[in-house]
Amino acid sequence: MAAKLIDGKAFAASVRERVGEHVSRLVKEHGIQPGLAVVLVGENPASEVYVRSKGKATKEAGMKSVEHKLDEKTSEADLLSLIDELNRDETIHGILVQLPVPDHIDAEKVLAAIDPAKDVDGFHISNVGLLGTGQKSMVPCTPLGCLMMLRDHHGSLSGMEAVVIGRSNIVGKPMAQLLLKDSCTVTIAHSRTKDLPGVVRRADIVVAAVGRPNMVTADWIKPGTTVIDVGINRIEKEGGGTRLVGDVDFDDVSKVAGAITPVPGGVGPMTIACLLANTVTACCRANGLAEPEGLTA
Ligand SMILES: Nc1nc(=O)c2c([nH]1)NC[C@@H]1CN(c3ccc(C(=O)N[C@@H](CCC(=O)O)C(=O)O)cc3)C=[N+]21
Repeated sequence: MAAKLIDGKAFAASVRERVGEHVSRLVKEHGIQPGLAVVLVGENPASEVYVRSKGKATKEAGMKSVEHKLDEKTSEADLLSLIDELNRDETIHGILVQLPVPDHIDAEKVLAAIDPAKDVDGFHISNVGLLGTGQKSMVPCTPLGCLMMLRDHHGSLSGMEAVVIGRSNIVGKPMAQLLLKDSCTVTIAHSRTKDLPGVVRRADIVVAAVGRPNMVTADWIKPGTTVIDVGINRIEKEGGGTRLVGDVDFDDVSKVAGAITPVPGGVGPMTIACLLANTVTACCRANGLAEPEGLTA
């Protein structure tokens, strides 16, 4: 393997440690404990795994962790009134409503109901607008985690050619905004992009966020490129069982890339670490205190 492995799991551990240090300072010096509320509607095994590991990490960092598990049939009105309650709860600094929500609930309405200052997912339209205009905002956790790894690996990203594959509101678009803010030349590619391999071959940085297992292969990658794999796809293993793979064919691409994140152990753990970081950031802003350094965009 030629590429350097970017160890998201180890990096996430260091981020969580820095978050923990900031939390203990907030508790000791100001008597404030950051609090995160996670709301899960309905049963989705994958979501439950994520919610559990998030709750564990939150407590390990010394924060208050609250979980609201609502029945699949919960009405939109009931969910909105819970959000209203959390918005007004001074012990809660971050609110995350696990997506997707059941079909009878309008996700956009739910996201719009969250106090933007507590929107640790960065999905509220106000935060989207602030990020898009280069202002201080809450930044979505997955793109923030990717940015931290890229900055750590490269130092400055200025002038680099970045191709983001995928145009979702939760990863592709905010990722592009962050790369642009760090002065990359940014292309957002997607399923209708003409000559996708050709476009990706121009990149110094590739962020793959499409949800198609092993789609990106070595012939798409310019030698030395940094490849960030956001995909988390569960596929059938030969001989039974399942395993997680990314959107990038890791074994193939690592032969030519300069650096690459694995799946699992790459972007996923960074997403959780950034959720904690965002909660501390939100808590500091709510209390007019200095924000933790290096944990925001
Ligand atoms: N409002 C909202 N915000 C989210 O951030 C959000 C969401 N909804 N809905 C679901 C997705 C999914 N997600 C993951 C985070 C970490 C891992 C993670 O840590 N994965 C491990 C592997 C876990 C395993 O083995 O299953 C890894 O990549 O190494 C996975 C998935 C956040 N999401």
